[in-house]
Amino acid sequence: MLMIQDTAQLRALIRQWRQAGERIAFVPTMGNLHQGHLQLVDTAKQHADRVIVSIFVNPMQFGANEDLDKYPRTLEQDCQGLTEHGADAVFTPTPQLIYPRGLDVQTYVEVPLLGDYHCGASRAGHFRGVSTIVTKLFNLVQPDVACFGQKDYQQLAIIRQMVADLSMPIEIIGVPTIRAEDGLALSSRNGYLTAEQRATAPALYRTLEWMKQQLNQGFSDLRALEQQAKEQLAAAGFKADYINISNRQTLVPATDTTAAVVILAAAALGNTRLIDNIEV
Ligand SMILES: Nc1ncnc2c1ncn2[C@@H]1O[C@H](COP(=O)(O)OP(=O)(O)OP(=O)(O)O)[C@@H](O)[C@H]1O
Ligand SMILES: CC(C)(CO)[C@@H](O)C(=O)[O-]
Ligand code: BAL
Repeated sequence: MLMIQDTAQLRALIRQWRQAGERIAFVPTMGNLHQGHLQLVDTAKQHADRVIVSIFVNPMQFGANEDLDKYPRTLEQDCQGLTEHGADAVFTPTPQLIYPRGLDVQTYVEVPLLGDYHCGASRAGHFRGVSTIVTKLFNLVQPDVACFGQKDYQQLAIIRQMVADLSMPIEIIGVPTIRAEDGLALSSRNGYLTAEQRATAPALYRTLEWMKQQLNQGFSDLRALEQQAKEQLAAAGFKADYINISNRQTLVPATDTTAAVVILAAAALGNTRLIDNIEV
């Protein structure tokens, strides 16, 4: 697997692949790779001749009091996993390369509306940071196809909207969430959990499954169901940020006539914020 740190090298490689008529798939990540990420790589391989992965802990999408500094950086181990899964190249730029003028004066991309609720409401500027870095990475890599996890449901919706609104010639593939045996969605931030918190963590997905069951059985007071779910999570030891029964397309609050629903949740165990979702 090729390791690429600078843009000239990256552009030369992409040109070489293009000249050979090869189709390119891209998987953007922040590293500390687990089976969820590797599933994105496996899916990417099915859609292209070449797979390139980026590892970049993007400062622009972290809030001032978030975990930018302590975010796990495990490059050697990540490269081993990527090699085993047949990635062709990994791009690991520095913040200086990506944001040479600094974040304050960086041109940005912002997708309206879809970022107003859920994580967008609690993490000001987060999705602006995500949309901007993904645009920059798309411009550098110029892939035919890019894979994103459904675990970050709102992020995936925003990227799809951005690609459509800005006429980016890139196919976006959403990949189902990979879970531990007990149901917990794999996430790099799971590594922050103590043993006790890790034992509690699957209650988040169990609560989502319970809500789905209630909805399928005809429970129609959606706001009351959200409230009950919050109480269940609090009893388990979580501090719920949000649990929202939403319209799958617009991500606005669902009503009892909304046809396609997704339940989106974020909740903290200690200082660790976990997210998950379930389609109903
Ligand atoms: N369990 C999972 N199943 C499928 N895709 C996943 C999973 N976890 C992360 N991804 C996807 O991997 C890509 C990179 O995500 P990222 O590097 O932030 O990993 P993460 O584990 O979600 O980290 P974090 O804990 O910071 O949210 C995103 O498209 C994300 O949706
Ligand atoms: C898409 C992404 C790599 C952009 O930094 C990040 O938000 C992530 O890891 O989901
Ligand atoms: N997977 C989303 C990246 C973030 O939380 O910043």
